[in-house]
Amino acid sequence: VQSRSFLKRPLFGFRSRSSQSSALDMATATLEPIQASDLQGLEFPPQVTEPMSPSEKAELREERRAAMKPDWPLPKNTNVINALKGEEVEAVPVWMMRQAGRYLPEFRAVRAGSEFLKVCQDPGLASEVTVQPRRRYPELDACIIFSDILVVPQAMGQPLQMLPNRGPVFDWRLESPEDIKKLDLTPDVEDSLGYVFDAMYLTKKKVDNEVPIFGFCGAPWTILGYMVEGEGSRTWAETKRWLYDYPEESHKLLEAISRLSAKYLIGQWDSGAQMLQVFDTNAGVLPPHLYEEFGAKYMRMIADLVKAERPQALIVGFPKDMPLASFNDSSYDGIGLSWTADVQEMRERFPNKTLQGNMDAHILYANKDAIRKATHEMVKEFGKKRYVANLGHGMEPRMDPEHAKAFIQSIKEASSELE
Ligand SMILES: Cc1c2[nH]c(c1CCC(=O)O)Cc1[nH]c(c(CCC(=O)O)c1C)Cc1[nH]c(c(CCC(=O)O)c1C)Cc1[nH]c(c(C)c1CCC(=O)O)C2
Repeated sequence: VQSRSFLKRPLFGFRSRSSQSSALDMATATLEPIQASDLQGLEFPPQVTEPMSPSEKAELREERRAAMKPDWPLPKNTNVINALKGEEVEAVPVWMMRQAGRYLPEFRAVRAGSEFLKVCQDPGLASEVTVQPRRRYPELDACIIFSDILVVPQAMGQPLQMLPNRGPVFDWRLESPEDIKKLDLTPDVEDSLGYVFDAMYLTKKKVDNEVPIFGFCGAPWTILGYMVEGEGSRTWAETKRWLYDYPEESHKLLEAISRLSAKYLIGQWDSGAQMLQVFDTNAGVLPPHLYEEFGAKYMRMIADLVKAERPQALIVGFPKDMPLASFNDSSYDGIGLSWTADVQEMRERFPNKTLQGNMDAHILYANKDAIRKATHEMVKEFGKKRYVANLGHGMEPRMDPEHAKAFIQSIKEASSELE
């Protein structure tokens, strides 16, 4: 009942392709933007809605480049850091995948004035939406920098657009290995992705070192999928065909993406990130032996390359729905789990790793008592040691911020009931 009345609020006007909204619409449909005139009605109004000027951007860039360093002082809240190191935590740490997203009215207020990619490329706006979730939920133990995994192929020469009701679409796609020639496999990471480092650095200043900030990138297998399909896909059949038809060229590309991604993560680290996450959202679409060869191998390569240069870096790998045992011997500190994972089984499979996850995100559409009950059960099952609470999937536009609050607060309640 709660969530239905919530959906009727005009703030959450909902536009779908057909008059009957389907399950797909639920996850991806566009919500009406919030205009500047509505801002005063917001409970947590954005502090920044205007992009930075070119001179402000240039000044920030200069400052950030001079400030980059491999070691930043520990934040006040070290729960996630301690959990990833396998040390004692004060309370079970929690953050939510896609915590900065359209379910937040304050996020939509920023997005109303600026396209998605413009927000990513403007450090003032990107840092604003990165810190928004903590303004609303001070219990959150981390921020994750606002960007997207697809900025990496964009840096390699595939221009990206974020289309309403459709999601990410590239201007052109890799139809055959011939098309690899159109890419720059070794772009300069500072020139092509320095805007993310700027956003990280400015966010670092804004959070005043209260909590750590996650940097992230997509895993090569998931990135290759978007590069080949040109957009999202239900089956990723065309990308799977690539692996079978062009194994050598696929390996070449996956390795190039891995090397660039490692440099990109190191740049985020040096700009102030204190944890890094590699998202392999499409891991579960491959048979395990193929995922080992074309997916897990490159996930491990990224972590190895980062740790070779920044041994102190803390990294979480999220091989969604395909948590192969080989990850226990990888240099990842944490393994992300989706709701399809069995907790006991995963604890046995990954005795050396911190586990992160794995609430079924769709429980946030249900009532708060159901959310509280399931959250308590989850925390009890994972325990307080080597655990970072999260959803097994990202927040969706139509989820109720009050339900997210119930999830976060239940994590802390359940944690205080543990030894
Ligand atoms: C597969 C993937 C993508 N992006 C990402 C993944 C891996 C994790 C996952 O599986 O969710 C990762 C991502 N995307 C975004 C973040 C920001 C930080 C955060 O988690 O709060 C992160 C970590 C912002 C975003 N990335 C996107 C949005 C919505 C766009 C908007 O605001 O208009 C946000 C907030 C767009 C995006 N970007 C992508 C898709 C498929 C879509 C469309 C679906 C959708 O609209 O939600 C690619």
